[in-house]
Amino acid sequence: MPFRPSHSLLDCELLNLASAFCQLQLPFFFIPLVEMASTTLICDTQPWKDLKAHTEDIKKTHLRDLMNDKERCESMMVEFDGMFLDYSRQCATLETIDKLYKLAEAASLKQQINRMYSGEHINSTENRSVLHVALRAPRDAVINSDGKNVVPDVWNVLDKIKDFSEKVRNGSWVGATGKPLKDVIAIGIGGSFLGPLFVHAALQTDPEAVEFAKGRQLRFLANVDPIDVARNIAGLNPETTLVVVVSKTFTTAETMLNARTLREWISSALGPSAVAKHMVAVSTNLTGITQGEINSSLIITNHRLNGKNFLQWSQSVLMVIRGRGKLGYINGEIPRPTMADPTYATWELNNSIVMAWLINSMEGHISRTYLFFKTAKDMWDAVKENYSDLGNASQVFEIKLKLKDIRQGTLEVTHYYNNLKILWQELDMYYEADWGEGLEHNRFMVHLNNERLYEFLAGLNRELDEVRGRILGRSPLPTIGEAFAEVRREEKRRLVMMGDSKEPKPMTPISNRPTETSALISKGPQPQKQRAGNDSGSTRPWCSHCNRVGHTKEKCFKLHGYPEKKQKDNKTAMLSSTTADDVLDVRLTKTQLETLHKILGTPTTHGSLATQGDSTLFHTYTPCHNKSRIRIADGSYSPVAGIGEVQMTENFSLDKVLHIPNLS
Ligand SMILES: O=P(O)(O)OC[C@H]1O[C@H](O)[C@H](O)[C@@H](O)[C@@H]1O
Repeated sequence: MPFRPSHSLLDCELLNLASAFCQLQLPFFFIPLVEMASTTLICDTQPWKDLKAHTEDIKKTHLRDLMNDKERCESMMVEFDGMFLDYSRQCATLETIDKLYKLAEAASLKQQINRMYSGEHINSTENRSVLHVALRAPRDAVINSDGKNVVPDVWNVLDKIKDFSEKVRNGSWVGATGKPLKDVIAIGIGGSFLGPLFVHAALQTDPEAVEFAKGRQLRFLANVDPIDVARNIAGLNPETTLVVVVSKTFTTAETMLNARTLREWISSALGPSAVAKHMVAVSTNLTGITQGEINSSLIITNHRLNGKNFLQWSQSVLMVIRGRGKLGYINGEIPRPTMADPTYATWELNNSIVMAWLINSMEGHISRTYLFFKTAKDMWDAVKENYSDLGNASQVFEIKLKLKDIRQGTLEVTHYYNNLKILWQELDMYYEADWGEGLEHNRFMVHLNNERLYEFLAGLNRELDEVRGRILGRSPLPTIGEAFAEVRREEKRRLVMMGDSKEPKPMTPISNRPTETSALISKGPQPQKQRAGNDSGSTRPWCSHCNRVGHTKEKCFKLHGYPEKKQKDNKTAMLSSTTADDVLDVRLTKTQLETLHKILGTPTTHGSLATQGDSTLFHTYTPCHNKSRIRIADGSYSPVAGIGEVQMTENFSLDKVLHIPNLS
């Protein structure tokens, strides 16, 4: 049996090329393979031309006749290290082989192979060496790349792979629910698909491998085809499945997309944290893996479709899909080309990306139903049909409720207006009525503007009454934008003129707004505007003698003396904060007191304004000196232990609240 160790494998490679050359008529097959030292293309060399002419001759001889040539057949069989290779059943003669050698010489193939073995950077696109041989080298071999022996690194990774594989096989590596991983899906394309596939094919008849593989399935996912995905996961349980993503670069679009799709399959069934237990990556791009390339860009919205929020969801996903120039895949403007069409692959890829976007923006129980659609348009149409009319009324109702409650409160006008605008925009998504382009449409828009204008004006604070009146007095009413600008100007003017200041605070629903109650227990000189009764609608009396609110000059204790008599059964509780030189009278109705007690969470009997003996209720607290006391309804005095601020809710606090431990 002829044995040509130095050429045997080269023979096969060359023969494959020759075979393609003859049968498939690919005249330029060699061009990208070998670049000549000179600028001469391989197809311009004499050996190429000879080989090309020779292929015409070979075609005239039937393989049956070639097989009758004993010498030829024996020459085309080789054995090496237990492997037997018979390539005699190819459309080639010994002359073909000779011509192929000549071509190889012309292409400096041997030198190129030597360059590869010596670790030169023959991969010019990635500027790196190509050392697959190092993967098969024994532990003690030395193969240098850029002056470094790469064999120990290779074995380090091989050991890790072995260690992990054994853990999976012996069941010590379990899935998120504690079950051993039984089945494997390998994701990868090109070399990252064929490599594992060939190993799998080679081991399929190995008895030991067969034994280990019993009860397990290995599937390969390479294409970006939803049918392929469906076929891959059909019958597999995510709880017992391991997904291996194989990609040298970890950037290949098809692989990344398939990886994300299966990531979603796992996380929607078992939760996002399960991914770490059910997915592993084999790659040279450690950064790509650790930066979570799989996780990121397929999530396009935080508004996940939950079955009741179609309009919100559809607005947000459409916005992104439109922004990325892929709306045509949803509305059918970019239809599916035939498979023969050169644009088919691009269409297929984009269609799958859009489908993945949609799937990833749905809650798990919903996305599961749509996983097997073939086109993004079909998927979109089905979702729309199922969910577009569900839940709108309740969503609209919720927004209306919020609109009803919203007031300026402690907010600046701009902040308050923006809060309103967000709600209006949300509401707009639910207005599906088509008002056309003409008069009807204009009328509707004016009506809508006016409604919103009233809403805006109604929630403004009273200090903006004047500008509010001015705006309402106009006919026709201004647009909401104009009105906002005017109110904003007025607010600014007031800030400048009156030194008014406002800290921007979050939206204040009416239920959280400060009420009159807080004014009733505030202490200290009151601004003039309160006296005029035009702040917060206050109509409380004002004393021109002591310059305080809460009583008139006729009832001023400072002027007429303090009452001695106890009023045990008085329906109105009277609180007086008294210091040595200062008295403040504040009247509260019983209902107001009870309301305040409720807010403060303190006993409601005749009660203390603040807590009895518990100063921890206060957000800020200053102890009062001994002489501070208040006068209560029965005419007696109770000492004030302290004064401070009580935080009632997140948005509302009571300032200058008195702490009266012995008020009951
Ligand atoms: O392993 P990857 O970086 O994911 O690349 C996978 C494949 O991508 C493309 O299809 C290239 O043409 C192939 O040569 C490569 O094998």
